[in-house]
Amino acid sequence: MAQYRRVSGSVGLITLQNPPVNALSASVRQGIVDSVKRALGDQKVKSVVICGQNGVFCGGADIREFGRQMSGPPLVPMIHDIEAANKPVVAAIEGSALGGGLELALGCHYRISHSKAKLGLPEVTLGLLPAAGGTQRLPRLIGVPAALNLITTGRHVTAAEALQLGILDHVTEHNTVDVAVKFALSVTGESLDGRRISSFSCAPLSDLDSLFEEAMLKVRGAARGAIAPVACVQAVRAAATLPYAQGMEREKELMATLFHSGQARALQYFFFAQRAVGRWSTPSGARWDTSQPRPVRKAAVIGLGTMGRGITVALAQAGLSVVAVETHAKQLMEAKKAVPSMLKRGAVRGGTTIEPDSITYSETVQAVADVDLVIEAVFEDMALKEKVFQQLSIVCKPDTLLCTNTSSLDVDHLASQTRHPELVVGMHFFAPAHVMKLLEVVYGRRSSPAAVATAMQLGKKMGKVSVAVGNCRGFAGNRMLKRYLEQAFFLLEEGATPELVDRALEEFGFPMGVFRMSDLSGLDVGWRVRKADGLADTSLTGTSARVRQGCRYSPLGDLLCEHGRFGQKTGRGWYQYDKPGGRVAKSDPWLHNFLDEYRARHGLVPRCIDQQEVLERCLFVLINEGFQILEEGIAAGPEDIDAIYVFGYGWPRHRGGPMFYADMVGLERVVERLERYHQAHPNVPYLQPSGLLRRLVANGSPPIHKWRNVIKNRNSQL
Ligand SMILES: CC/C=C\CC(=O)SCCNC(=O)CCNC(=O)[C@H](O)C(C)(C)COP(=O)(O)OP(=O)(O)OC[C@H]1O[C@@H](n2cnc3c(N)ncnc32)[C@H](O)[C@@H]1OP(=O)(O)O
Repeated sequence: MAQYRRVSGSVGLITLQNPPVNALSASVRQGIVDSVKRALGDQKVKSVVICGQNGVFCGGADIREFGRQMSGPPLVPMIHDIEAANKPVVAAIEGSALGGGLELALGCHYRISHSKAKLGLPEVTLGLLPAAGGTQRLPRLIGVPAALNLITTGRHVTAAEALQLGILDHVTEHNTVDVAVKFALSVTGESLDGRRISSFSCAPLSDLDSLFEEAMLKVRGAARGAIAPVACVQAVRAAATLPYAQGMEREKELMATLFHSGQARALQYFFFAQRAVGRWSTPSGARWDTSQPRPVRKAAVIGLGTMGRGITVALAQAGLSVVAVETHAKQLMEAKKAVPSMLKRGAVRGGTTIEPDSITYSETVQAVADVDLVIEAVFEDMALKEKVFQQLSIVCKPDTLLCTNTSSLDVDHLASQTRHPELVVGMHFFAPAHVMKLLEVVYGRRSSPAAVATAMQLGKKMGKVSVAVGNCRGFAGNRMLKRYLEQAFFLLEEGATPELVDRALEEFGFPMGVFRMSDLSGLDVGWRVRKADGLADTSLTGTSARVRQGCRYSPLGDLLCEHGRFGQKTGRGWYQYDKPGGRVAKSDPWLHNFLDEYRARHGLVPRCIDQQEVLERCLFVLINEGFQILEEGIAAGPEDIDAIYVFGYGWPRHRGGPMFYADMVGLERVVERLERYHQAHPNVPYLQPSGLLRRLVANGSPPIHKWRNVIKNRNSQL
C-alpha cells in the first residue's frame, strides 16, 4: 500500500509501504494511484514527493506476482498520469530505485537521491525488459549509448554515476525526504514543460545502424541464446527511431514475447533460488537462523599456488587481515609479486582501494598462531593435507576454524586429524578464487553449526554465493561433473567429435563446451586424480581397457595425457592451439585420426550422433546425479544445485540450473530418456533414474518448489 499525508503546508507526501523493498504489488500500485489522485485534487497541495518506507525507495515490480493472474492498476498508465500531472512531482530516492521503481522515478518531474542509493533497470536479469516506459524514457533522458548499456546489462549504478549520467537532478548526504520536500516547495508553480521525459527526443547520433549492430553482437556474445537482452536492444532502437507513443507500443509488443517465456520463468526462479541458498540447513538439524557465526577478523591461507593466491586476494578484498603461508621459498617469492598485482587489478576494476599492509607473508605455519580462521590450499594430496591439519591443530588457538579448499577429498578424514573436528569445514573455491562467485561450504559429520555458519558468512563477506553441501567424493558440483565428463568421453568412443559435443553444449548456452573447457583447465588435473584412484591404467588391453570396477570406463583422457596433450598449456589437447598457452581452439586432424584408430582397436563402430543425444546424455546424467545428491541429503534443495551450476560451472542462467531445467523438460521425459540410454548402455549404472526422480514422477511430477516436501517425506521414513 501507500501512505498519503500533507507536509510543510503544501506538499503531498506519498510513502510506498511494502517491506522489505517496497515492491510495486497490486496494493502498492493502487495506493499510488489513489494518493496521486488525492494530491492532485487537493487545492492546498502545490507539489508532490514520492518516497519509500524504511529507507528504500522501491525494488521494482513485485516479482512474485509475475507467475500469477495480474490484478490492480497497471504501471504504464499510472506512471503516465504522474508525468502528466500539473503539479511538480519529485522522487525522493533512498536505498534502491530498481526496475519499475526507477521507471516510476523517471515518470516524476525531478529525482533527488541519497548518495548511498543504487539505481538500475535490472529487468533483463529476470528475462524481461523495462516495460513501464523505461526503454523509452531512459534513452530520451541520458542518450542512447548509455541507456543501451544500463538496460542490456541490468547493472546497478551509484547515485554519483546516476547524477553524472543525468538520471538524477540532485544527490544529498542528508535526509533525502526532507531535502526533496524543500525542493518540491521551491519549484511550486514552475512550468513542467521541460520536465516530462516522454516529450524529449533522443539526442541524435551519426551512425545508429552500426551502434545497434554492435550492441546486438555484444549481447548475443555475452549470453548465448538469451532472448531478453536482444529484445532490450530492439526496444531501445524503437526509442531512437520512433515517436514516444509508437515506441511504447513496441516496448509492449516485445515485453509480450518475453513475459511468459521459459527463460523469464527460469531467471525469476533463479532470482529466488540465489536467496534461498542463504537459508541453509543440514540433515543433523543445523540451520541458518539458529546458528551463530563467529567473528573472523584475521585469517590465514596455507599454500600459495593458484588457488591460495586467489583466496588470499579474496580475503583481503573482503577487508580481512591475512597471513599467507607458503613453505617453498620460490613459490613464496612468486606469490609476493603476484598477489599485490592481482589486488591492484581488482581495485582498478572495482573502483576500490585496498590496504597494502593487510597481508603478511610467512614461510612457516607457526605464523598462524593468532588467526580466527585458516584456509588450507595446498596441493590436492591427502597425505600432505593430513600433515597440514595435524600441524594446524597444534599451532592454532583452540577455537580457530580450520577449513580445507579440497575439491573432492574427505573432509571428515581431515577433521579426524585435529583436536577439534567440530571446527573443521570445507571451503571449496573455484578458480580463479578471487573472481568466481561460487563457494561450496562442505560440512562434515562433526562440523558444528557455528563452524558452518561462520564459513557461510565469511563467503558472503567475500562476495561469494555460498552453498552448504555435505561431505562426499567431489561434493555436489564435481560429483555431478564427473558423470557429465564421462558421457562426453563415451560419445567420442561411439562416433562423436569434440567439435560436435562442444557445439551442442555451446548452443545450449554454456560459454564453453566440455572439451574446450577441459583444454582450458588442463587435462592433467583429472588425470592425476584418476591415477591416484587407480583408474588411469593404460596398460590394460582388450575389453578390460574400457572397464573399471565392472562399469564402463573410457581411457581417452588418460591416453591424451600420455601423449603430453594437457590442453592449452601444452598447445595440444582435444584441440590444437597456435602455441603453448594459446587460446584459440582449432580442430586437430591428429585427434580425429587418434579417435579413428582408438575405435578400430577396440572394435567400436562409429555411428551418427545428433545434438539432441549429446544434450540428453551429458545433461540428463548430470541431472540424475543431482537427484541422487538430493536423495542422500548432500544438498538440501534443488536451488542449491542450481546455484552451484550457474555460479561455478557456466550453466546458462536463463535455463535456471540443471534441476530447474529438468522440471521444464518434464521429469517423466527425463526418466524415459535415462531408461532408454540405460538399456543401450547397461554397463553405465548411473544412467538408471535415481530413486528420488522416480518417486517425484510417481507423485505426479510436482513443480520444483514442492520437491522439498517429497524429499522430506522420504527422509522422515528413514
Ligand atoms: C511492467 C514491468 C515493469 C517492471 C519490471 C520490474 O520492475 S521487475 C523487478 C526489477 N527489480 C529487481 O530486479 C530488483 C530485485 N531486488 C534486488 O535486486 C534486491 O532485492 C534489492 C532491492 C537490491 C535489495 O537487496 P537486499 O540484499 O537488501 O535484499 P534481498 O535481495 O535479500 O531481498 C529482500 C527480500 O525481498 C525480496 N525481493 C526483493 N526484490 C523483490 C521484488 N522486486 N519483488 C518481490 N520480492 C522482492 C527478496 O526475494 C527477499 O525476500 P526473501 O523472502 O527474504 O528471500
